[in-house]
Amino acid sequence: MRTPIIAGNWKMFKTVPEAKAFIEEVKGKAEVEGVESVICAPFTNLPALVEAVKGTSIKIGAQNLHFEDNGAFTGEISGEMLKGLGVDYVIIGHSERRAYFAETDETVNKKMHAAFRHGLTPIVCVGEKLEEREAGQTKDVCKVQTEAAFQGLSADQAAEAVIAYEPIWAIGTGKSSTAQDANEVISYIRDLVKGMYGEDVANKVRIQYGGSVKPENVAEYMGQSDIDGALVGGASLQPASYIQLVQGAK
Ligand SMILES: O=C[C@H](O)COP(=O)(O)O
Repeated sequence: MRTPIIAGNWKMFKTVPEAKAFIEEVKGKAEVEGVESVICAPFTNLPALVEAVKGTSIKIGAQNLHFEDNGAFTGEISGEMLKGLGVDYVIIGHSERRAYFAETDETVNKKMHAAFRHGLTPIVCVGEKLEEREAGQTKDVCKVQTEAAFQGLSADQAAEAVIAYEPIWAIGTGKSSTAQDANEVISYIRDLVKGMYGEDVANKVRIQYGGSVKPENVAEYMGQSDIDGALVGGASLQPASYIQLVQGAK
């Protein structure tokens, strides 16, 4: 039985006071037994958030990490630093990082290894562009990205990872993939994991859908056989909406 996971990806939004106020509002409400609730915030918010969620079941994640543990990499943050803060999750390979910050399948894989080296759970993002979908390449793109991301990871690590299937054309556009379409791709991704690690790992790995998920449609996604949660951008920014997402995931 996989525990559903709702992760809010705040992207480049919220100052420290705003982040603290958010947690005050969602405490006790965005906490539902049997659902994991994670906030992935900008680096600057992480120490305050780790402190603010103490005594709650809400977990904190970062949105990126460097694949080295330390060194002359101006402006970068390592897994060791994140773990030292008390962060539990880290998003890796989000399509915005692939598109704007030269993230590649190779760096995604190195970051997966770095996350596990430091006891962080990766939420690794895969998904196709609109033109790839229209050319019938959705599954091919997901196969290349998924297999590259997991290269060299052990079965135990793979079972622990979270995958977020995010069709790029559905991110922040209001155009979500239908729940059935998303489930079809996600069950294909689960089959890929089965091909790499066998059935036991495939049954354990959690796979989220991401792309214009809102309180109004979260239950539909969660009702699908292979969808284990959602990675949510815009709708995770308002406390009321985030609470409804977590409560709707049950
Ligand atoms: O990481 C989250 C995704 O990019 C989805 O963003 P969105 O919910 O605003 O479409």
